[in-house]
Amino acid sequence: MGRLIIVSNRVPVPEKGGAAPAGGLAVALKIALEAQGGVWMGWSGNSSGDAEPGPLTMDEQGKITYALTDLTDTDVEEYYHGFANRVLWPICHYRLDLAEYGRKEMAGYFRVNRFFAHRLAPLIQPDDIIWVHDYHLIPLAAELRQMGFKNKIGFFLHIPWPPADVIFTMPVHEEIMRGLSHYDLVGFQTDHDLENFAGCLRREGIGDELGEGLFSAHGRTFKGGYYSIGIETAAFAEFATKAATNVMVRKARQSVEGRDLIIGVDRLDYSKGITQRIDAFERFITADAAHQGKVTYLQITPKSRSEVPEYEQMQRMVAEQAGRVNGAISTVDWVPIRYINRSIPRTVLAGLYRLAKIGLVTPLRDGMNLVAKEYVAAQDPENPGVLVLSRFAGAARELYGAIIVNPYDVEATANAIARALEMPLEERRQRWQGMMTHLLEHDVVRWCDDFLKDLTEQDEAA
Ligand SMILES: O=P(O)(O)OC[C@H]1O[C@H](O[C@H]2O[C@H](CO)[C@@H](O)[C@H](O)[C@H]2O)[C@H](O)[C@@H](O)[C@@H]1O
Ligand SMILES: O=c1ccn([C@@H]2O[C@H](COP(=O)(O)OP(=O)(O)O)[C@@H](O)[C@H]2O)c(=O)[nH]1
Repeated sequence: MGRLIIVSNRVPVPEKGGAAPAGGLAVALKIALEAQGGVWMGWSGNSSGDAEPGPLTMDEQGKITYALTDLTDTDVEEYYHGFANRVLWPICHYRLDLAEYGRKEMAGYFRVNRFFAHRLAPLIQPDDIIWVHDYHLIPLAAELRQMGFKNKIGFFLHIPWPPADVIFTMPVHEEIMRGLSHYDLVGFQTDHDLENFAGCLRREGIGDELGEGLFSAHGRTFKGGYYSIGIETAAFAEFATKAATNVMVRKARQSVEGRDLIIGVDRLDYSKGITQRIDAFERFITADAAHQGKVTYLQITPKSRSEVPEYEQMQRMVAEQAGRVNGAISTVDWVPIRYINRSIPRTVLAGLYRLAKIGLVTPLRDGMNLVAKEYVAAQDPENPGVLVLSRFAGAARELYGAIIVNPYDVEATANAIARALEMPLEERRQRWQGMMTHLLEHDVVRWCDDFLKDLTEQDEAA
């Protein structure tokens, strides 16, 4: 097998000096790249202003070459903020009301994908395997095919794929569907996403499901499957044990002494259901005076995509809501909601998850939600906390030991919080054990191996 080439919008280049990479995905892909040797290409996160971006910045670390490109201001605006985050993201998260379709942004998205293909082309050798990640880069394979590349190219979508009635609201849905058919393997997070994709092919006669995971569309045969992304479970459990001595974790423990801690960790994104969750917490805390002064809810919410108006608005909404609830319920010695609006390192998060009796993960829609998996991995096996999980997170297709809730039903979520706090130790242990066994077996390395095995074994693709 040739080298592996990963392409993604963001590239977690490890810091020089061997610091741990940012997350499970980076860990797994780094392992795969090191095994085969390879390249990880993507956007540097920087803009070249109005000027044409300079050549790729190459950073060789052992057997891996990180290849980064800048984008112009216009590219960032149209491709990333515009089409990726104001059309594809809301539509794939079922928020048709938030989709802002514009021809300029759509053209920018396809232009930047062509630009990525041209930048990548000189790095590709004939037997390299190419693995493209996420909604930013759907048209990349079509561009590479047009340039004559015959390499195996796989695609993994990290976010949900909704049903035809939702996808077809996007004016360029045909181009997007056509783009996907140029891959040899298209991977989704869950069986539901895959079913929805098959439904989209059938609906307008775009393509057919041939059986055994094969699809045909636009004159090509390709494979489709679901590969639920995992975390580096064993390592994460160890971070959580070690984090007990971390200063931030120690301070948190001391400050919640005698109270139950509930934790929520999400990028500031409308898909994460943060305002509904605060409503549910408020309902829970005001429903029974006995809980007041006894429970602390820690919500960690780093800013995300702040240049996009919907995110900027969300930022104000959440801050105001947390402030209103605290203003109404706090006492001189108790603040119910602690709202942190910046990022906390994962190794510290691991320790905070372990302190919390409840992990509250209630997105309105989420491709997977790694926080849910991290919360479980971080628990003390002797005294594990309870995961309250939205049925609309991909993780709910695997984590059956969670209390599953409908995040739109504020009262039901409030009741689930109460139930979780009262859950007997034996039931908590039983639920946790089932989930932990699953997560150890289905970790991120297995996810990566499963996808690459299906991509490289696939001989039927045309
Ligand atoms: O790169 P950003 O625009 O700052 O956004 C961060 C990432 O968000 C999305 O994450 C998704 O992937 C996770 C791992 O598979 C999954 O658990 C989660 O449900 C998804 O929302 C996005 O898909 C990434 O491309 C972004 O980098
Ligand atoms: O302050 C924070 C908040 C989140 N995360 C990490 O960001 C990832 C979030 O992934 P998830 O799949 O839950 O959602 P996404 O943000 O990718 O939609 C998880 O690994 C978190 O541990 C982090 O490192 N620091």
